[in-house]
Formats: sequence, C-alpha cells, structure tokens
Amino acid sequence: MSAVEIRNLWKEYGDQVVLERINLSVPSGEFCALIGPSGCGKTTFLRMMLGMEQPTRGTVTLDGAPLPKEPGPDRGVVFQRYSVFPHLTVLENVLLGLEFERSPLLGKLFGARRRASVPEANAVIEEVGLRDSVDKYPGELSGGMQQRLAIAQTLVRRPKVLLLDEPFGALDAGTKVQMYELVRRLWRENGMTVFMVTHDVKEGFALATRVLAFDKVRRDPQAPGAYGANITYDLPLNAKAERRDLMERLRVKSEAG
Ligand SMILES: Nc1ncnc2c1ncn2[C@@H]1O[C@H](COP(=O)(O)OP(=O)(O)OP(=O)(O)O)[C@@H](O)[C@H]1O
Repeated sequence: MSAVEIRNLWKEYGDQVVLERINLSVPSGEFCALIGPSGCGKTTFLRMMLGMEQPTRGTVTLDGAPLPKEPGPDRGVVFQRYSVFPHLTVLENVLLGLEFERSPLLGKLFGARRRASVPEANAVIEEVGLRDSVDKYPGELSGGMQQRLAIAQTLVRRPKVLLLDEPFGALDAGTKVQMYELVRRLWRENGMTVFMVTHDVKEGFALATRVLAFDKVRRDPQAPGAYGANITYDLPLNAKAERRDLMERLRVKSEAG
C-alpha cells in the first residue's frame, strides 16, 4: 500500500507563491508523470513528498498517516545527476543504502549484519543489470550504468514511493529507452507509487499511468510571485498502460511458445 492524499497544499518562499491549492488523490501503485514549464514548482512538489521541504499550508498523507517531516526509507529518490559515491564500488554504494537505513547513527554495518546485507544488495544489483560490474567504481561505468546504480541504491530500501527528478535527462536516446524498460519493470515488480518529474512530455506519456500538468492559472504581470502553480490537467492513462502490458505479455508468450 502506498496511497497518497494531498489536501489544499501550498508552498511559498517569502512573498513568492510557488504552489497553491493542490488537491490530489493517488492510489497505491500509480505511476504519475509531472510535467509543466520551467520554474513552476515540480521539483518543489517532489521535495515536499520526500520531506526535504515542508508545505506552508495543507496536508499530505501516505496510507492515511501524515507524511513524516523528514526523508525516510518509505520514500526513495533518484535525481538527474548521479548521486553515487565515486570512491565506493557498485556493491559498496548499494550497501550504503542499507547501512543508512539500518544504522542511521553510524551509517555503517559491521560483521554479521554487513554479511547478511550483501546478498540483499547483490539481488538488487542483479535486478538493475549490473551483476558483472559489482566490484567496479562509478568512474568505470557509463552514464546509464551509473544511473542504474543510483536506482539500485534507492531500490534496496524497498521504498513504497519512488520519486524521480528528471532521472533520464542526462542520458543519450538509446540508453534512455533501456532505462524506460528497466524503470517500468521495477515499478511493476515492486508495486511502488511513482512520481516522476520530466521535461519530456513524450517520456511522461510513454511511461506513466497518469500525467499531471502543473501551471499557473492566475498571473499578475505586476507581481510575478503573487500566484502559484496548480495541477491544470490530470490525465489518466490507465487504459493505455493496461493495453500495453497485455501486449507485452502476449509478446513474451508468443516468443516463448
Ligand atoms: N529553497 C528555495 N528558496 C527560494 N525559492 C526557491 C527555493 N527552491 C525553489 N525556489 C523557487 O521555486 C520556484 C519553483 O522551482 P522548482 O525547482 O520547483 O521548479 P521546476 O518546475 O522544478 O523547474 P525546472 O523545470 O526548471 O526544474 C522557482 O521560482 C524557484 O526559484
């Protein structure tokens, strides 16, 4: 379960209203793409979901409980820029995701607890297709592989809600397509609720089950910060996604048979 309910959410920085009157119900397992013009508050929205920013007004609940006021293992994030540690191997980077969860004070696991975590980390490394690179350092990986590693680092904590901020923005077209398949598969297999910010509208429509367009409905040319953005379009794509999943299953079946 990972249903998100947002009621009358506002975010202001001083005199600048960034987001206003956001109301949204997202059932568990939905894949939402967040689109909208630059500076309209998409990343701010994501940061509030993560707990890095607090709303000025309004409430957010996750499975009926108020969203914790700080980041936690129930919510994972992947940013556009690689967030992996260059001095750690693939395995060590993924283990670090678990170490911060299980030993928040030290950020390190020792002895039996560390050994017990290694198979878990290796399983996620396998899931993202980096098994052959487990002992490599990020500098020895391609951009797409580094982004796979960032996803593994987040995924190892098995978040209920996955927050993606332009996760494919720095990748070339061919790598992007591979990453689309990976993220769709991980989303389906792990049953996460996903919020993905993207500048690429086509990408949003290709991946998501629902597209949320953010924009300002009110503007005052004399006071650009007087009004914030709202969700101006909320487009469910479930029927399309179900059709595509069915086609995928049929394709796999026909290839197998
Ligand atoms: N910590 C902050 N303090 C003050 N203003 C901020 C802060 N963070 C964001 N803003 C402002 O909030 C507005 C929305 O920024 P945000 O990064 O959320 O937009 P965005 O839609 O994600 O933009 P882009 O698509 O260009 O990444 C911007 O005007 C930005 O300057």
